[in-house]
Amino acid sequence: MTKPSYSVREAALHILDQIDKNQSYSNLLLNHAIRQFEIKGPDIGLLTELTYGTIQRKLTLDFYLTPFIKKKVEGWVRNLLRMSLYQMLYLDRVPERAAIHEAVEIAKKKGHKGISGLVNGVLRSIQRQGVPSLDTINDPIERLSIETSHPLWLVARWSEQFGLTKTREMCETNLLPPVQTARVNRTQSSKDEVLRLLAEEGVEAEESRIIPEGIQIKRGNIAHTEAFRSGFLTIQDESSMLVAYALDPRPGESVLDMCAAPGGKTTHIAERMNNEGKVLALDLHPHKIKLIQENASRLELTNIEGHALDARKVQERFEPASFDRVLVDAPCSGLGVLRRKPDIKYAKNERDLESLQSIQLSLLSSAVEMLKPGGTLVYSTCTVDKKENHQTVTQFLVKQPQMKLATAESLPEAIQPLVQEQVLQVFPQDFGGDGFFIACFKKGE
Ligand SMILES: C[S@@+](CC[C@H](N)C(=O)[O-])C[C@H]1O[C@@H](n2cnc3c(N)ncnc32)[C@H](O)[C@@H]1O
Repeated sequence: MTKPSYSVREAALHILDQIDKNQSYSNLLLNHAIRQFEIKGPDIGLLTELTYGTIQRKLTLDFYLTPFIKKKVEGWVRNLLRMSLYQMLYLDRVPERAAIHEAVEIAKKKGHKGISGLVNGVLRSIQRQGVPSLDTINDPIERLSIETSHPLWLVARWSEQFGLTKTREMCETNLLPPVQTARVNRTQSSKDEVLRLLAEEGVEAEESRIIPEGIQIKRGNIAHTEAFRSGFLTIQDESSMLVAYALDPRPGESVLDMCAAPGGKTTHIAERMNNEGKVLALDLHPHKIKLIQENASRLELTNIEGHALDARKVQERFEPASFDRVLVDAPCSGLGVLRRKPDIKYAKNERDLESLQSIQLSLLSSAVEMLKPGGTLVYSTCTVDKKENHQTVTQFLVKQPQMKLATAESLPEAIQPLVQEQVLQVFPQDFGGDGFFIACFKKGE
């Protein structure tokens, strides 16, 4: 059977529809579509831009489309209009007439004549008349929501928690492409050596300004390099790298990582222990433990032991009070990673944020049981929300009087000014890393 041939725009439309129908993550769908439709070379960049750009700007695009759509338009036709308007407004390299022509061709292929006529009519009217002005929106929260395409409830919530200025900076930063960073495995190589090897393979990279073993990728894809295959590198965001610094594990210690898959932080911890001692890595499902094991094996780390287990029951399987350090990198709403996974902002609601806190608190309770007296506990999330972060910490301290907040003095110097009231809330606009939260505690002797 011959495969149906799909253009880049059709593939992008397919992904946008899948996100709407299945609530699947954009990054996973994108990788799958690249393989399924055999997208190659520069077309991968265009597919990524079309998909992420359209999702990132969905609310703004809908605002612009509204006056031009007379009847209800949903499903693939709306996605096609959004994607085409995105190209007309934000992609300089795509001429407007090309974007409109492609849209009409797709509409003809997928629908009937009426639909292609509607798509043609809407896009040509916008080309003639221009989009409506955002100045007609008087309320500042609503304006920010439409202008930066973040749901109204989220902009209102962030403004209440952090103020309108910080919220605006965060929303604007969320529209930028993510910074690509990686971590050098210092048990196998050095930063200079890795930078040299990457340059030989045509990847432009430079030292991180924040993390001693971090590098920033300026051009190229490290996932296909020999340096990556040889286990000298792990792709990881700089904010996420801060967690192993806060935990500060030492060679020979016993460390528990309760929510470990796919193992970005587990392997960082193991590397910082110089592959000596033990890191017990837990996660819910066996297939996720396999990911940790694959990463450990690529990095040649032998001090990691993975188990599929609900970490809230860890004390039933492993010896309580036996770990020097415990990490709870908790399941969270993920609102700090909207540059990488823009679909999250539309998929979450306020109720989700409330229910996450109870899981986070249960995980923290088990963590305390597993910690030796005098041991260190780190709680981290990749979200920006006071309920899941600051308030979880406050509630935890009330329930666990033997735990005391500690200032993570082991955090890199450049980060210290961001620590406030002994916790670290990183905003995406701070230094280009993901939004992240880190709190460090000591258990009483
Ligand atoms: C934020 S992710 C962890 C990312 C990981 N620490 C890393 O750096 O690669 C949270 C993880 O918690 C896991 N998880 C959720 N509930 C859990 C539970 N009750 N016990 C163990 N793991 C859990 C999820 O499967 C998910 O992999």
